[in-house]
Amino acid sequence: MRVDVITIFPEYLAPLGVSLIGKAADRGLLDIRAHDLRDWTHDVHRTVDDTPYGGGPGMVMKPEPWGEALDAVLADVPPESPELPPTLVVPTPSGRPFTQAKAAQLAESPWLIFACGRYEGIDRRVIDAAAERMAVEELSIGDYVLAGGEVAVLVMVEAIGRLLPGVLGNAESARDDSFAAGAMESLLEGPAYTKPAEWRGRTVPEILTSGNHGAIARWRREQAFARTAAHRPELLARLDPAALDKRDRLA
Ligand SMILES: Oc1ccccc1-c1ccno1
Repeated sequence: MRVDVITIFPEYLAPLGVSLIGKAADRGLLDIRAHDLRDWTHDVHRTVDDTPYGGGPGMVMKPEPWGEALDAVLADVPPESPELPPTLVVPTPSGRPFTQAKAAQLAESPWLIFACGRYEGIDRRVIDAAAERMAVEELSIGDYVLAGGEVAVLVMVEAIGRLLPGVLGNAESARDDSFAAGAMESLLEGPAYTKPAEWRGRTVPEILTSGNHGAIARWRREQAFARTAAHRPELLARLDPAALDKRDRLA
């Protein structure tokens, strides 16, 4: 997967060169390129924003640099995606929710371009013009406001990248993640334990050392239901009865 990120703070994306995603990039599973929006400005101050039409607080990102930046990125077509245009992902507090299902959907795309807005956002005409030549996804990572889209890109690239074939080892299968499609969809993961068997007088639930894998799986599902009921009860209403295995129906 090719990932282009356009931002006024390319250094903000340095964490993408570390750990899981960094190793995936080193192995050629991801080709991540950060672009400085200011490279497409032409004034001495490298201006990327201006006051909003209609008045109001803050500044809006000017369309000209964005248009030229997207033109340049689109002109550098990756060989693995010669026919298919990229998907433009625009992190924004006013977007649709970025969910595990959306991460899985975007993980199918060979080429993603992320547009990191700052200030009061990007001039709307940039998004409207882009939508005439590629798919556009305006996505929010949560109900709060950030200073810019870079943090949201770090979240999205990690959530998407870990789903790519070969990125997670078998031991880290994404299948059992919270929100993963299938049996865990809409359920939170339950508690996890490791050695030592006793720590500061606290022991590990006996079921986990019983060797009874069927009973362990049932216990973990019960724990997932309990945790979901406690922390995110609204998710239980979304549970697809078909995703429940017969044991759950008896639980
Ligand atoms: O608050 C933001 C500012 C800029 C770009 C994105 C965001 C955001 C907030 C939540 N999800 O995305």
